[in-house]
Amino acid sequence: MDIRIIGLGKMGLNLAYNLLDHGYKVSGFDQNSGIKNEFEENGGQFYSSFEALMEDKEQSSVIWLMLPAGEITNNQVSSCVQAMNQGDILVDGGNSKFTDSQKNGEKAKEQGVYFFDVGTSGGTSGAREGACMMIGGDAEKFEEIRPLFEALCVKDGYFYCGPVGSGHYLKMIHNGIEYGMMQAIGEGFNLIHHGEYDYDLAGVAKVFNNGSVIRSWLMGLTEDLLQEDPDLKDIEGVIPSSGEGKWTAEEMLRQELSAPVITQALLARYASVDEEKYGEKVVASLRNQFGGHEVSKK
Ligand SMILES: O=C(O)[C@H](O)[C@@H](O)[C@H](O)[C@H](O)COP(=O)(O)O
Repeated sequence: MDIRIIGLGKMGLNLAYNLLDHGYKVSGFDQNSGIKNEFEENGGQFYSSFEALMEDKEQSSVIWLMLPAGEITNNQVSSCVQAMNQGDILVDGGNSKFTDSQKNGEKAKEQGVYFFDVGTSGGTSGAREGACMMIGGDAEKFEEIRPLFEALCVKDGYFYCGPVGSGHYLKMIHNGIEYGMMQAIGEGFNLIHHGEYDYDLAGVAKVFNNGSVIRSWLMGLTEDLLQEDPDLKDIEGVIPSSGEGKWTAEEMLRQELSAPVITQALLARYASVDEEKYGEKVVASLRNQFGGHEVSKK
Protein backbone atom coordinates (compact mmCIF):
# COMPACT_ATOMS: atom_id res chain seq x y z
CA MET A 1 0.00 0.00 0.00
CA ASP A 2 1.40 3.40 -0.98
CA ILE A 3 0.66 6.50 1.03
CA ARG A 4 0.34 10.11 -0.01
CA ILE A 5 0.95 12.53 2.85
CA ILE A 6 -0.24 16.12 2.69
CA GLY A 7 1.61 18.26 5.22
CA LEU A 8 5.27 17.37 5.67
CA GLY A 9 5.93 19.45 8.77
CA LYS A 10 7.54 18.06 11.92
CA MET A 11 4.89 15.37 12.44
CA GLY A 12 4.14 14.55 8.79
CA LEU A 13 7.78 14.18 7.84
CA ASN A 14 8.55 11.89 10.78
CA LEU A 15 5.51 9.74 10.04
CA ALA A 16 6.65 9.56 6.41
CA TYR A 17 10.12 8.36 7.45
CA ASN A 18 8.56 5.86 9.82
CA LEU A 19 6.48 4.45 6.94
CA LEU A 20 9.49 4.42 4.61
CA ASP A 21 11.39 2.40 7.23
CA HIS A 22 8.57 -0.12 7.11
CA GLY A 23 8.85 -0.53 3.35
CA TYR A 24 5.95 1.67 2.28
CA LYS A 25 6.18 3.83 -0.81
CA VAL A 26 5.53 7.37 0.42
CA SER A 27 4.93 10.51 -1.58
CA GLY A 28 3.96 13.86 -0.24
CA PHE A 29 3.10 17.48 -0.76
CA ASP A 30 3.92 20.47 1.37
CA GLN A 31 3.80 24.19 0.64
CA ASN A 32 7.38 24.40 1.87
CA SER A 33 9.38 22.99 -1.02
CA GLY A 34 12.53 23.52 1.08
CA ILE A 35 12.12 19.99 2.43
CA LYS A 36 12.05 18.40 -1.06
CA ASN A 37 15.73 17.38 -1.12
CA GLU A 38 15.80 15.96 2.39
CA PHE A 39 12.54 14.07 1.82
CA GLU A 40 13.72 12.62 -1.47
CA GLU A 41 17.16 11.69 -0.11
CA ASN A 42 15.31 9.66 2.49
CA GLY A 43 13.28 7.83 -0.12
CA GLY A 44 10.10 9.88 -0.43
CA GLN A 45 8.73 11.44 -3.57
CA PHE A 46 7.96 15.14 -3.28
CA TYR A 47 5.25 16.97 -5.22
CA SER A 48 5.19 20.75 -5.21
CA SER A 49 1.43 21.05 -5.58
CA PHE A 50 -1.68 19.20 -4.51
CA GLU A 51 -2.73 18.89 -8.15
CA ALA A 52 0.56 17.23 -9.09
CA LEU A 53 0.24 14.81 -6.18
CA MET A 54 -3.28 13.88 -7.23
CA GLU A 55 -2.44 13.61 -10.94
CA ASP A 56 -0.06 10.72 -10.42
CA LYS A 57 -2.47 7.86 -10.98
CA GLU A 58 0.21 5.33 -10.09
CA GLN A 59 -0.25 6.33 -6.47
CA SER A 60 -2.48 4.38 -4.14
CA SER A 61 -5.81 5.43 -2.79
CA VAL A 62 -4.75 6.37 0.76
CA ILE A 63 -4.21 10.05 1.53
CA TRP A 64 -2.97 11.04 4.96
CA LEU A 65 -3.34 14.65 6.15
CA MET A 66 -0.97 16.08 8.76
CA LEU A 67 -2.00 19.72 8.75
CA PRO A 68 -2.85 22.42 11.29
CA ALA A 69 -6.35 21.86 12.67
CA GLY A 70 -9.27 24.04 11.58
CA GLU A 71 -9.73 25.82 8.28
CA ILE A 72 -6.56 24.47 6.65
CA THR A 73 -7.47 20.84 7.32
CA ASN A 74 -11.16 21.34 6.58
CA ASN A 75 -10.44 23.01 3.22
CA GLN A 76 -7.95 20.31 2.34
CA VAL A 77 -10.51 17.62 3.12
CA SER A 78 -12.93 19.32 0.70
CA SER A 79 -10.29 19.45 -2.06
CA CYS A 80 -9.27 15.84 -1.45
CA VAL A 81 -12.73 14.32 -1.52
CA GLN A 82 -13.48 16.15 -4.78
CA ALA A 83 -10.34 14.70 -6.36
CA MET A 84 -10.59 11.17 -4.90
CA ASN A 85 -12.41 8.12 -6.22
CA GLN A 86 -15.20 6.20 -4.56
CA GLY A 87 -13.82 3.72 -2.05
CA ASP A 88 -10.61 5.70 -1.47
CA ILE A 89 -9.39 6.35 2.05
CA LEU A 90 -8.69 9.76 3.58
CA VAL A 91 -7.01 9.96 6.99
CA ASP A 92 -6.79 13.10 9.09
CA GLY A 93 -3.93 12.46 11.51
CA GLY A 94 -3.80 16.03 12.83
CA ASN A 95 -5.27 17.49 16.00
CA SER A 96 -8.67 18.40 14.54
CA LYS A 97 -11.67 19.20 16.68
CA PHE A 98 -13.94 16.16 16.73
CA THR A 99 -16.94 18.16 15.53
CA ASP A 100 -14.91 19.25 12.47
CA SER A 101 -14.05 15.61 11.86
CA GLN A 102 -17.70 14.65 12.03
CA LYS A 103 -18.44 17.26 9.34
CA ASN A 104 -15.43 16.20 7.28
CA GLY A 105 -16.62 12.60 7.54
CA GLU A 106 -19.99 13.66 6.11
CA LYS A 107 -18.32 15.51 3.22
CA ALA A 108 -16.25 12.42 2.43
CA LYS A 109 -19.24 10.10 2.65
CA GLU A 110 -21.16 12.18 0.09
CA GLN A 111 -18.34 11.41 -2.39
CA GLY A 112 -18.07 7.74 -1.42
CA VAL A 113 -14.69 8.34 0.27
CA TYR A 114 -13.90 6.64 3.59
CA PHE A 115 -12.75 9.16 6.18
CA PHE A 116 -10.76 8.25 9.31
CA ASP A 117 -10.03 10.70 12.11
CA VAL A 118 -6.84 9.72 13.85
CA GLY A 119 -5.64 11.33 17.05
CA THR A 120 -1.86 11.07 17.05
CA SER A 121 0.18 11.23 20.23
CA GLY A 122 3.80 10.79 21.19
CA GLY A 123 5.28 13.94 19.71
CA THR A 124 7.85 14.00 16.92
CA SER A 125 9.94 11.17 18.39
CA GLY A 126 6.81 9.01 18.55
CA ALA A 127 5.95 9.85 14.94
CA ARG A 128 9.44 8.77 13.92
CA GLU A 129 9.97 5.72 16.10
CA GLY A 130 6.53 4.55 17.16
CA ALA A 131 3.44 6.63 17.78
CA CYS A 132 0.16 6.24 19.64
CA MET A 133 -3.01 6.58 17.52
CA MET A 134 -6.72 6.73 18.28
CA ILE A 135 -8.79 5.92 15.22
CA GLY A 136 -12.39 6.69 14.25
CA GLY A 137 -14.07 5.57 11.01
CA ASP A 138 -15.72 2.67 9.25
CA ALA A 139 -14.96 -0.55 11.18
CA GLU A 140 -14.83 -2.84 8.15
CA LYS A 141 -12.71 -0.52 6.02
CA PHE A 142 -10.37 -0.04 8.97
CA GLU A 143 -9.15 -3.62 8.48
CA GLU A 144 -7.66 -2.54 5.12
CA ILE A 145 -5.47 0.06 6.79
CA ARG A 146 -4.77 -1.76 10.05
CA PRO A 147 -1.26 -2.74 8.79
CA LEU A 148 -0.41 0.95 8.54
CA PHE A 149 -1.09 1.39 12.25
CA GLU A 150 0.83 -1.80 13.06
CA ALA A 151 3.77 -0.21 11.28
CA LEU A 152 3.47 3.33 12.63
CA CYS A 153 2.69 2.68 16.28
CA VAL A 154 4.40 1.13 19.26
CA LYS A 155 3.15 -2.25 20.44
CA ASP A 156 -0.47 -1.87 21.64
CA GLY A 157 -0.20 1.78 20.60
CA TYR A 158 -3.25 2.05 18.38
CA PHE A 159 -6.93 1.77 19.17
CA TYR A 160 -9.91 1.58 16.83
CA CYS A 161 -12.45 3.63 18.80
CA GLY A 162 -15.67 3.69 16.78
CA PRO A 163 -17.34 5.93 14.19
CA VAL A 164 -15.88 9.08 12.62
CA GLY A 165 -15.28 11.67 15.34
CA SER A 166 -14.41 9.19 18.07
CA GLY A 167 -10.68 9.26 17.30
CA HIS A 168 -10.35 13.00 17.70
CA TYR A 169 -12.77 13.05 20.62
CA LEU A 170 -10.49 10.68 22.47
CA LYS A 171 -7.38 12.66 21.53
CA MET A 172 -9.06 15.82 22.82
CA ILE A 173 -9.65 14.21 26.22
CA HIS A 174 -6.13 12.79 26.15
CA ASN A 175 -4.81 16.29 25.72
CA GLY A 176 -7.02 17.60 28.52
CA ILE A 177 -5.40 15.00 30.77
CA GLU A 178 -2.01 16.05 29.40
CA TYR A 179 -2.75 19.66 30.42
CA GLY A 180 -3.65 18.60 33.97
CA MET A 181 -0.64 16.32 34.40
CA MET A 182 1.80 18.93 33.14
CA GLN A 183 0.25 21.63 35.32
CA ALA A 184 0.59 19.40 38.41
CA ILE A 185 4.24 18.72 37.60
CA GLY A 186 4.87 22.45 37.07
CA GLU A 187 3.20 23.40 40.34
CA GLY A 188 5.00 20.72 42.33
CA PHE A 189 8.39 21.72 41.01
CA ASN A 190 7.58 25.38 41.66
CA LEU A 191 7.00 24.56 45.33
CA ILE A 192 10.19 22.52 45.52
CA HIS A 193 12.18 25.24 43.73
CA HIS A 194 11.02 27.93 46.16
CA GLY A 195 11.04 25.69 49.24
CA GLU A 196 13.51 25.64 52.09
CA TYR A 197 15.68 22.77 50.85
CA ASP A 198 18.27 23.16 48.16
CA TYR A 199 17.38 20.07 46.15
CA ASP A 200 19.12 18.96 43.00
CA LEU A 201 15.97 19.37 40.91
CA ALA A 202 17.06 17.01 38.14
CA GLY A 203 17.77 14.46 40.89
CA VAL A 204 14.24 14.99 42.21
CA ALA A 205 12.72 14.37 38.78
CA LYS A 206 14.92 11.31 38.39
CA VAL A 207 13.88 9.73 41.67
CA PHE A 208 10.21 10.59 40.96
CA ASN A 209 10.63 8.73 37.70
CA ASN A 210 12.06 5.55 39.16
CA GLY A 211 9.63 3.31 40.94
CA SER A 212 7.34 6.08 42.21
CA VAL A 213 3.63 6.41 41.62
CA ILE A 214 4.16 9.47 39.41
CA ARG A 215 6.84 7.99 37.13
CA SER A 216 6.02 8.87 33.53
CA TRP A 217 7.37 10.08 30.20
CA LEU A 218 6.57 13.64 31.29
CA MET A 219 8.67 13.15 34.42
CA GLY A 220 11.52 11.84 32.29
CA LEU A 221 11.26 14.93 30.12
CA THR A 222 11.24 17.05 33.28
CA GLU A 223 14.48 15.42 34.35
CA ASP A 224 16.05 16.14 30.95
CA LEU A 225 15.16 19.81 31.00
CA LEU A 226 16.20 20.36 34.62
CA GLN A 227 19.49 18.59 33.95
CA GLU A 228 20.16 21.17 31.29
CA ASP A 229 19.19 24.24 33.33
CA PRO A 230 17.55 23.80 36.76
CA ASP A 231 16.71 27.52 36.96
CA LEU A 232 15.15 27.60 33.48
CA LYS A 233 16.54 31.11 33.20
CA ASP A 234 16.26 31.31 29.43
CA ILE A 235 12.61 30.26 29.36
CA GLU A 236 9.66 32.64 29.62
CA GLY A 237 6.74 31.41 31.69
CA VAL A 238 4.31 31.76 28.81
CA ILE A 239 2.32 28.65 27.83
CA PRO A 240 0.48 28.71 24.51
CA SER A 241 -2.30 26.26 23.75
CA SER A 242 -3.56 25.06 20.42
CA GLY A 243 -7.14 24.31 21.33
CA GLU A 244 -7.55 20.81 22.70
CA GLY A 245 -7.69 21.93 26.35
CA LYS A 246 -10.28 24.55 25.48
CA TRP A 247 -12.39 22.00 23.60
CA THR A 248 -12.17 19.63 26.57
CA ALA A 249 -13.43 22.40 28.87
CA GLU A 250 -16.21 23.21 26.38
CA GLU A 251 -17.19 19.55 26.38
CA MET A 252 -17.25 19.58 30.18
CA LEU A 253 -19.65 22.54 30.13
CA ARG A 254 -21.78 20.95 27.41
CA GLN A 255 -22.21 17.85 29.51
CA GLU A 256 -22.59 19.91 32.71
CA LEU A 257 -19.85 17.87 34.33
CA SER A 258 -16.97 18.95 36.50
CA ALA A 259 -13.34 18.74 35.35
CA PRO A 260 -11.66 21.36 37.53
CA VAL A 261 -8.06 20.16 37.16
CA ILE A 262 -8.11 20.22 33.37
CA THR A 263 -10.01 23.52 33.31
CA GLN A 264 -7.69 25.13 35.83
CA ALA A 265 -4.68 23.98 33.81
CA LEU A 266 -6.21 25.70 30.78
CA LEU A 267 -6.85 28.90 32.77
CA ALA A 268 -3.27 28.85 34.06
CA ARG A 269 -2.13 28.88 30.43
CA TYR A 270 -4.43 31.77 29.57
CA ALA A 271 -3.15 33.73 32.59
CA SER A 272 0.43 33.05 31.51
CA VAL A 273 -0.07 34.72 28.12
CA ASP A 274 -1.95 37.74 29.50
CA GLU A 275 0.85 40.29 29.74
CA GLU A 276 -1.45 43.25 30.33
CA LYS A 277 -2.95 41.85 33.56
CA TYR A 278 -5.77 44.39 33.39
CA GLY A 279 -7.97 42.38 35.75
CA GLU A 280 -5.23 42.26 38.40
CA LYS A 281 -4.75 46.01 37.98
CA VAL A 282 -8.45 46.58 38.66
CA VAL A 283 -8.35 44.40 41.79
CA ALA A 284 -5.18 46.05 43.12
CA SER A 285 -6.70 49.52 42.53
CA LEU A 286 -10.00 48.64 44.20
CA ARG A 287 -8.15 47.29 47.21
CA ASN A 288 -6.28 50.56 47.36
CA GLN A 289 -9.47 52.61 47.10
CA PHE A 290 -11.44 50.94 49.83
CA GLY A 291 -8.61 50.08 52.19
CA GLY A 292 -5.73 52.37 51.33
CA HIS A 293 -3.62 49.31 50.58
CA GLU A 294 -0.46 49.86 48.62
CA VAL A 295 -0.47 49.56 44.83
CA SER A 296 2.79 48.69 43.08
CA LYS A 297 3.36 51.40 40.48
CA LYS A 298 5.41 50.96 37.33
O1 LIG B 1 -0.14 13.84 22.44
C1 LIG B 1 0.69 14.56 21.92
O2 LIG B 1 1.64 14.15 21.25
C2 LIG B 1 0.55 16.03 22.11
O3 LIG B 1 -0.64 16.33 22.75
C3 LIG B 1 0.61 16.75 20.80
O4 LIG B 1 -0.55 16.45 20.07
C4 LIG B 1 0.88 18.23 20.92
O5 LIG B 1 2.03 18.44 21.66
C5 LIG B 1 -0.24 18.98 21.51
O6 LIG B 1 -1.24 19.12 20.55
C6 LIG B 1 0.11 20.37 21.99
O7 LIG B 1 -1.08 20.89 22.42
P1 LIG B 1 -1.21 22.28 23.10
O8 LIG B 1 -0.60 23.26 22.15
O9 LIG B 1 -2.65 22.52 23.28
O10 LIG B 1 -0.43 22.20 24.38
